[in-house]
Amino acid sequence: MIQLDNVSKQYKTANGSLTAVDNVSLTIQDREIFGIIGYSGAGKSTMIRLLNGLEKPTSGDVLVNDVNISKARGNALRNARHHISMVFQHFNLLWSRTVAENIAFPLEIAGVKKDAREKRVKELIALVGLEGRDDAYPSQLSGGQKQRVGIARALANNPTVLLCDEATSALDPETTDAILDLLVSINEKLGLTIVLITHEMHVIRKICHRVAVMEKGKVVEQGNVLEVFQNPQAPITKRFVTQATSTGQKESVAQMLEDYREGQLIKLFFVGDQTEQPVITEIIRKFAVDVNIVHGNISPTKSGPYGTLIVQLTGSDADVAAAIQYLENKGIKSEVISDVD
Ligand SMILES: Nc1ncnc2c1ncn2[C@@H]1O[C@H](COP(=O)(O)OP(=O)(O)OP(=O)(O)O)[C@@H](O)[C@H]1O
Repeated sequence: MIQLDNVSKQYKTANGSLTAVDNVSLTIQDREIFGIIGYSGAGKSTMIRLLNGLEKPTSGDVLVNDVNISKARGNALRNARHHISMVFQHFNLLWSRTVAENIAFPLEIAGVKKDAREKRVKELIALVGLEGRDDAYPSQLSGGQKQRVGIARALANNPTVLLCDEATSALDPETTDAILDLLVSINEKLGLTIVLITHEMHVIRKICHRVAVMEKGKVVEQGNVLEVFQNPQAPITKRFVTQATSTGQKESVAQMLEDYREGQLIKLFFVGDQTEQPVITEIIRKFAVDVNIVHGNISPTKSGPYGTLIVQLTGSDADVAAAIQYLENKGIKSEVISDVD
C-alpha cells in the first residue's frame, strides 16, 4: 500500500518559496492502477519524485509498503526503492546497447549472474511482446517498441510498484492504446501496483481503477474512475471529462441550438447497466413528447461503461418535465443545455 499523509513540498526559488505539492493525502491500494491527472505545473512530477524517494517532503509522510520513504536513509532507502520502478515519457534507453542489453542493465547493477540474467531477459522480452528484437538497437525501434523495452527494464528486478511518468505522451493514439493494454496485462499477471501521471483523461478512463485530480499542488478530487466520469465535481475535473468524451459534441450542440429553438436540449448521463436500457423508447411511449437524438457516445472505463446522450425533447412543458422526472426516477441524471459550454 502507498500512503501519503498531509504531504507538502516547497521549493526555494529566486522569488521566494513555491508550493509544488500542497497538503496531499492519498491511499493507493496494492494491485491498483491509480492515475494522477493534472495540467502542466499541477505538481504531478513532484508527486512521482516524492513516491520514489528522489525528493523529501517539506512536511508530511510518504509510506510505500509500510516504509516511510520520506524518513528512510542509506540502506533502508535503497531497499525500499528496490521495490519501486519507473517508466519514462522519453523511454531513457541506452542508445549504444541492444534491447536485451538495456533490459539486462538493472540486473547487472543488482549483481545478478550472467545465466540468470539471460533467462530473466528472455522472460521479460516475451512478457512485453518483443520476441525476435533482442539484438535490435533503440534507433531501430518504433516509439511503442522503445516503451516496451522501458517497461521490461522497469520490471527486471520484480518491483511491487511501477511509477509511469507520462508513459504514453510521446506516442500516437493507437500505440498509446497498445501500451495501455500492456500495462493492464502486467498489472493483472504480476499483481503489481501501478501509479501513473498524465494530462490525458483518455489514459485514466481506459486503464485506471481510481484517479486523483491535481490543480496547483492540491488534490481537488479523487475517487473511482467511473464515479468521477459520471459525476465530476471540481471545474477542472469537468474539463477533463469533457475532453475525454466530447468529440464532435460542441459542434452538434451549437448547430442544434441554432436550428431548433423549440423544446429543450437535455444531456443524459448513463452509467453501467443503464447504458443497455431502452429508456428513450419508454419515454416516447409513456409521454406526449418527441425525441430528437443530437449526439451520443459510450465510453468504456475499467469499472463499466459510461455514456452521455444529448436529445431534443419537444412537447408541452408538463410532458417534457414528466419525461425528465421519469428518467431521473430510473437513476439517469439529466442536465438542460442552454449554451455550447
Ligand atoms: N526543483 C524545482 N525547483 C523549483 N521549482 C520547481 C522544481 N520542480 C518543480 N518546480 C515547480 O513546482 C511546480 C510543479 O511542478 P511539477 O513539475 O511537479 O508539475 P507537473 O504537473 O509535473 O507539470 P509538468 O507536466 O509540466 O512537468 C511548478 O510550478 C514547477 O515550476
